[in-house]
Amino acid sequence: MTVQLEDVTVHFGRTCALEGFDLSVAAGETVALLGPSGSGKSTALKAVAGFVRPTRGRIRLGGNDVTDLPPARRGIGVVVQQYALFPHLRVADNVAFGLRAARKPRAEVARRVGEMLEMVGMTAYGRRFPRELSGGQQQRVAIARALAIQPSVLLLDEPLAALDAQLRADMLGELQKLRREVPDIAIVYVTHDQSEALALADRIAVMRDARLVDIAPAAELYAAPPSAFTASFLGGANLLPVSVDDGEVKVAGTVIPGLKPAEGKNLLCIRPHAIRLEAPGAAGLAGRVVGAQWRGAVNQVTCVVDGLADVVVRVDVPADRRVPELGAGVVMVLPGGACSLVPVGVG
Ligand SMILES: Nc1ncnc2c1ncn2[C@@H]1O[C@H](COP(=O)(O)OP(=O)(O)OP(=O)(O)O)[C@@H](O)[C@H]1O
Repeated sequence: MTVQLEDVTVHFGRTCALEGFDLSVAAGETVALLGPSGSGKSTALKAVAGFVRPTRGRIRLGGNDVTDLPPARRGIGVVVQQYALFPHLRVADNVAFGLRAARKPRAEVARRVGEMLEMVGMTAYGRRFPRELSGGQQQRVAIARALAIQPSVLLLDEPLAALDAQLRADMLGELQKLRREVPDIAIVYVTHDQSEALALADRIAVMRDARLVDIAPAAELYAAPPSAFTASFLGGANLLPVSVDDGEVKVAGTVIPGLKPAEGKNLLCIRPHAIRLEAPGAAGLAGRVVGAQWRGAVNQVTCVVDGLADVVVRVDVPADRRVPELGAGVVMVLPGGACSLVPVGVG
């Protein structure tokens, strides 16, 4: 079922939590709302669920205006960060809750609960209480409960935030599986974790200060970010000031070969993994190393560029390559094909 937010604005007293927000999620599509803390992601999701009332704008599900309907009548599955299982109910009864509330026949409830527990790999845990489960197991039950009512819309608000790295990876796998098994479901997934958004979403909506900044297919946003904010928020791109001289783009006076100038005032955007470090004398941006952090598969080396004050460039050096020493002179090679220009000040 399609989810549409049309020009939705939400105020809490004097705080504007969401401003003129437009979003349309198709049946079978997953859209991630990604943005820093306080940017309005949860508010957008709560407006769809019916937990907050828009000050302005309309919410439509499958084309029907549900702005004035209470949450229970919207037929939506919701999973929030703090699993919120009923502590006094066993796992199976938690999953059955929505079905019983809808007065489904007993046999159907039992069958559906069985199917859902199997889907999330929790069949053996039906008689346990939530307190007898790990965080990841509780979260899986929460997802089973949300899906038991066969919602055509699933809203997930930071569903993996409380889990450790291993469990998060497992749950991401479960969610990907769920998308294959329930192909028509529309999913809105709130997160501030870009790796979750990239792994799950067909499209990513980047939010900042109660507004939508950019929305596009995940791969497109990553490869060619339309704004400086999205470039740095998604994938931590480097943003460098440029000058244009005689049809050539330059950083600190050095030509970036293969990069064509664009209209307006721009910054050069390049991902840390796309920059190569060479010894002084090579063709590229001269500078020196000011820091290095080991990140497992890569060392993230930070460099300053000669002639550019206040700009630090992050370079991912694969773990099997030598990391230049702190203070060493280096040349940063920026392949033109890995560079793009993003407008200054947009987003
Ligand atoms: N019930 C509320 N009453 C008052 N202000 C609120 C309420 N809920 C949210 N806000 C404010 O609205 C703004 C947006 O909040 P929201 O929870 O939507 O952000 P978020 O992007 O989901 O953040 P986070 O990632 O931290 O959960 C924030 O400034 C927040 O303080």
